[in-house]
Amino acid sequence: MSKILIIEDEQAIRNVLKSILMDEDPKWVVDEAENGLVGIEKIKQNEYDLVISDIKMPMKDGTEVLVEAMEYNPELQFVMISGHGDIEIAVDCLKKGAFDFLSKPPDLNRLLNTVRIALDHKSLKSSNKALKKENKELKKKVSKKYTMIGDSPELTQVKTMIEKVATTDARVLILGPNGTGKELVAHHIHEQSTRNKKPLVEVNCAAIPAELIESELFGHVKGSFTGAVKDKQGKFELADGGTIFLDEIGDMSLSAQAKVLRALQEGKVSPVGSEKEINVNVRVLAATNKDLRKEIDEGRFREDLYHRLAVIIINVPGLNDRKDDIPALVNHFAEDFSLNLGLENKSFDDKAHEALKEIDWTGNIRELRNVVERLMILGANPISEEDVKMYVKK
Ligand SMILES: Nc1ncnc2c1ncn2[C@@H]1O[C@H](COP(=O)(O)OP(=O)(O)OP(=O)(O)O)[C@@H](O)[C@H]1O
Repeated sequence: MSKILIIEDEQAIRNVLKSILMDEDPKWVVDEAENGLVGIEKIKQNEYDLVISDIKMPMKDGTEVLVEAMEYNPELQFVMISGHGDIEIAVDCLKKGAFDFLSKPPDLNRLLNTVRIALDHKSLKSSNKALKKENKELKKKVSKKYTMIGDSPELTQVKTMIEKVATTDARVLILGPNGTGKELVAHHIHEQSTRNKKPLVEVNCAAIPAELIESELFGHVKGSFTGAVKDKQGKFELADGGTIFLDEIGDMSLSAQAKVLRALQEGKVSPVGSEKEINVNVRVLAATNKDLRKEIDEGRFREDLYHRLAVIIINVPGLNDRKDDIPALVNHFAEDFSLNLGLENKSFDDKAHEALKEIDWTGNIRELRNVVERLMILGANPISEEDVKMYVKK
């Protein structure tokens, strides 16, 4: 349904316009106002999509109505009706935000065409606004997902390192056991860097089969191997201007390591099956839970690649080494679960927090997050020491 308001001081013209519009589309609701003052009142009280307004009217002319209404509702579409001699004013109205103007007496086809296009324009504008709002909310959600909780000296040191390295282009190797927040650290470095308007492209090196990793990182040309049915851009190219995050780098095959080394040395990549070299401007972050020194000693990791990657090393401590962060982490996850997963909002009493501090967190923050979810589902409100004892078995 579209709502249209006609503002026109001549009743005969109002009647004609109204009946033309109502005959044309039963989904159009057409309202009328006999002058600019009444028009503005109606605009304030109703959600119109389109206003068709005469220019010359006593009390408040069409230009004034347009300016006032646009301040009130910038999405409202205006079509002005200009009499003989006020074309210049009509053109001025376009500059002030009117969608179009029609000359008096309006030609039937032109009137209907203009009304349809103006209404389409309005619905595009509205959906664009709705999308922008949705996008903003999603961004808020994503940034909440990446909030780094904790002010223990161990985590504070990690945060300080992030701040120091983020603004540089230095390669960073992020080390630490599973589930300690290495991916989170990579996100923070990218978000605090000048590359943050460009993508952060993540590659989980452990999840990609050895024979596909090269094509995943550098792309391929059609026909270069069975299954390469069309050209494909690699992650390095996709990250151009931004950051690539090579997660689980310790699991990368030696042949892929050689290719990555070349890309880092020369700043160029070659898609699989192609002679051409593509220049890329990419900052590289890498992470692993493996002891790369041991991997080097045992011949599974290239020492030259290690030195290229490890310009800066950030060690993310295990949760057992920063147990003071547990209460804040628990409250953060509990709030997240009740807001985003619709779980009943439950609090944790002090003894429950203490009991959680006693646990050996081999799975680190990921494990703590799962435990909080379990307690939110199964525990009483507030969640007590007994709940922790009953539902967290080690
Ligand atoms: N300081 C923190 N504050 C809030 N949430 C955190 C924190 N650190 C980690 N997390 C959360 O814990 C989970 C595991 O973190 P993340 O995936 O970054 O760990 P990881 O070290 O990269 O793990 P893996 O080695 O298994 O890849 C994620 O849900 C992450 O959002």
